[in-house]
Amino acid sequence: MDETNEAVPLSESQTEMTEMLLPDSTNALGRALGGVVLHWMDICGAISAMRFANRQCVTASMDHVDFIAPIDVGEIAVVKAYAFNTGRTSVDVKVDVHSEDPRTGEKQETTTSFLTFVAIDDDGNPTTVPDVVCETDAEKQLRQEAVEKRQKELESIIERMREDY
Ligand SMILES: CC(=O)SCCNC(=O)CCNC(=O)[C@H](O)C(C)(C)COP(=O)(O)OP(=O)(O)OC[C@H]1O[C@@H](n2cnc3c(N)ncnc32)[C@H](O)[C@@H]1OP(=O)(O)O
Repeated sequence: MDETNEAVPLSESQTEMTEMLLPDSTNALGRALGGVVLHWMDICGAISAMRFANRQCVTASMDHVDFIAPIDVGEIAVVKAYAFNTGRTSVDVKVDVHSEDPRTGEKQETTTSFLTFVAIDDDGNPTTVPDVVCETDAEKQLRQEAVEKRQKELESIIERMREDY
């Protein structure tokens, strides 16, 4: 890819994965292991970044993660990701997870985080990525939501650290 960044719609990056929580992915309480949820988030985020950049992408970082509600064995986990911001070679992706009770259809937000992926060329070096363009009001809203939520979360971590130290 050359140095002139093209623009790719946010929608190109939108990715959804559906999983069933099975006993081998749970703790002694029959709830999803945190590491399993992080794995799903990493995979879904990476697919989103790669669809967006049309390149292999590697995970460079994951922001703070709060597990706000459990996922119980037998429940469905839905993982959704989209790219909302880019640097020269990096793509910021918002990843949300919610659980779904297959008997009632009831949904519960369980986890959100922000991951940064770096696009890699055929020689294994970071390579340029397109800019994100929002073509619809819905895409603009998704981008705005991600930027504001990430900022709020970072501020809340700083606040917690101030209280603790
Ligand atoms: C999908 C997977 O699970 S992949 C497996 C897990 N991930 C990995 O193995 C990745 C291991 N890490 C690496 O290979 C390297 O550290 C890389 C490719 C992420 C970065 O390599 P560097 O030599 O630091 O690259 P460089 O300094 O040129 O920076 C490239 C970009 O990475 C970004 N970057 C580097 N480190 C980080 C980090 N810790 N967090 C966020 N972004 C980062 C830089 O800001 C820069 O972004 P920009 O071009 O948009 O400004």
